[in-house]
Amino acid sequence: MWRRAASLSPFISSSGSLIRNHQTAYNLKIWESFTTEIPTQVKGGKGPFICFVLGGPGSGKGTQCAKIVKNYGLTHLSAGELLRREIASNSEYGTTILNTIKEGKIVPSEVTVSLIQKEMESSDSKKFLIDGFPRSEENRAAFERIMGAEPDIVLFFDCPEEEMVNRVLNRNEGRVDDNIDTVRKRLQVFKALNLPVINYYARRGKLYTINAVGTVDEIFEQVRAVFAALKLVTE
Ligand SMILES: Nc1ncnc2c1ncn2[C@@H]1O[C@H](COP(=O)(O)OP(=O)(O)OP(=O)(O)O)[C@@H](O)[C@H]1O
Ligand SMILES: Nc1ccn([C@H]2C[C@H](O)[C@@H](COP(=O)(O)O)O2)c(=O)n1
Ligand SMILES: [Mg+2]
Repeated sequence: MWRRAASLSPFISSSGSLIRNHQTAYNLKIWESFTTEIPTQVKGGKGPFICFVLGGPGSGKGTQCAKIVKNYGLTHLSAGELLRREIASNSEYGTTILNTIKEGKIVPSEVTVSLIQKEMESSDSKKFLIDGFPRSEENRAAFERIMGAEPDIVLFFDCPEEEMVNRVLNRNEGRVDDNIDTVRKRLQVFKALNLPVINYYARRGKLYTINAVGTVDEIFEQVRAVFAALKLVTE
């Protein structure tokens, strides 16, 4: 069973210094509210530890999640990956999902949450890293309603748009949405629908903003600081 042994300050900034608020790449004030409490879990603290991983397209969520898994053993669930798997399996929703992804839009929340739910419920893991979710307020509300749970913490990979576009266009993984037209649409959707969710978690004192510019290892050092402060330990 997993427990958190120490409280975590949400004041870890992109530079590693302790600050109360700062300017992000989006010229958006992200307020990191003060708390000395460990974020509490719903269901009387009996549910799994949940970390949501947010950031624009190409900000490095998947890359950093792989390192978190390696170092801290969380179970990685990528919402985008689950949706791509659904397309590949020719499920009843496959065509709708494919068209939505090509348009850079967001798949209906019930579909995405049910895929996440299936993975979580069939896993023995007690600590999940949910990557690319929630992408909208609708996603967030659906997760809370269907799963009856909230994240313990939320990581936000804060990256300038130009850098995100360069990374996506150089990704070379054959994704249908890795082209300039779709990336532009995804960025618009990110700003309109995902930034409000990020700010919501900032107001709740759950957000940890990571400066996503730098080498993969430099960025991971900031992530490490968050997990080190959490001191997740196995009983
Ligand atoms: N710090 C970095 N510097 C340069 N390139 C990087 C860095 N981190 C990741 N990349 C590369 O950028 C591309 C996008 O990274 P990644 O797939 O992790 O982003 P993502 O946030 O998961 O994107 P998406 O939301 O589109 O799935 C990949 O090709 C990855 O290898
Ligand atoms: N919560 C989500 C997550 C992803 N999608 C769709 C739309 C995204 O552009 C695409 C790829 O996701 P990524 O791999 O970049 O995380 O999948 C969604 O609709 N809802
Ligand atoms: Mg990804």
